Amino acid sequence: MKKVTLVLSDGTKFHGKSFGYDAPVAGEVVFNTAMMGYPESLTDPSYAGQLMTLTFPLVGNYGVPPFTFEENGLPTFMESDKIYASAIIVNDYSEQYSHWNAVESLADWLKREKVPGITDIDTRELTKVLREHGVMMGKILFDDEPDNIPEANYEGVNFVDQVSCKEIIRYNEGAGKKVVLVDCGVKANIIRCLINRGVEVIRVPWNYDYTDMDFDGLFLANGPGDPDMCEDAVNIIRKQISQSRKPICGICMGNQLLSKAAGATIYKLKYGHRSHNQPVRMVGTNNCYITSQNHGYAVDAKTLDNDWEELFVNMNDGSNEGIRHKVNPWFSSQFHPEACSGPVDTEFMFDKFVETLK
Ligand SMILES: NC(=O)CC[C@H](N)C(=O)O
Repeated sequence: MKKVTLVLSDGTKFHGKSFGYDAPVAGEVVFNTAMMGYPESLTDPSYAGQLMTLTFPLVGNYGVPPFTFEENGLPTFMESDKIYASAIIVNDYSEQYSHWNAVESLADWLKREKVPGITDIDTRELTKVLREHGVMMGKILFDDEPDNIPEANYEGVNFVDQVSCKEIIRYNEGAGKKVVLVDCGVKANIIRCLINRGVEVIRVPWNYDYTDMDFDGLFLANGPGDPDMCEDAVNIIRKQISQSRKPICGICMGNQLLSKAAGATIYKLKYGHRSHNQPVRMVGTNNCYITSQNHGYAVDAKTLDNDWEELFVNMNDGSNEGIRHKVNPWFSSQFHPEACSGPVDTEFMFDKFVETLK
């Protein structure tokens, strides 16, 4: 294992070893406090451009599931067709793995997909640094090579355009109600959750104008990077809500884009929410849900237009976790009701959306 150094933009250094693909890389360093789920997180397109730090110390001990695909083209066990995170940073990589569904080690997968992975990093200390300072850009450098990789940008990059599908893809054709799914970097389990509820899904590129298409409801998916880069998508949502009352539901980036269309502004959280145990309260009730999350930006709910209101709020920091329109069937969550990985307590969001289609 080659020796590496993780250098943060404030100069802080962490020394470790490479266990994935041996190449230097730069990106935004974020932390995820979930205890498992690295195959799903690595293939979540919302991690594009980021070096994903895991606080749970032992990583790799259950290996990696096979990259098989269902008849409808969706991956059976992963959230997309490849690794989207720029790198993974762990404390104690387990070289031995054991699981009924594992076909290879995490190291072999990373090498095959040319994604760096580093171990022997004190990821809890690294997380404390990020919590104090806020997320930072960083580089993984090889100790025996000069630093000759360019600085990376995160804010100001349209990652959604890089990861969205380029043409329309249909699932469950002829099933009944038709849902247009705006693909900002959609996780496969959002599509599974929709087709399992018997609807047809028409997946369109993030900036596709669907407003004149024949459909029954609109679903706005998750996606990487700064929502302020997606003005085109916001303008199309504005056009849609000005001409029709058809149901709309959004998740994560979808919550942010719907909120922007509803007049709200977005800000960057100090260190984001990335875990399986984010407590979220439904506004106006005492119902609290434990949710799966992966986001770095948040909606400033105070800036929503008057005909919209907050639907969920985060119990840790009070930030917005979802919105709804006061009259029309338009609502969204900042958390991930499709989980994958994480708790499935909020899958009712899909039930609610499909009910409103009928
Ligand atoms: N998972 C997502 O959709 C994330 C949305 C957005 N990229 C953020 O970080 O806030």
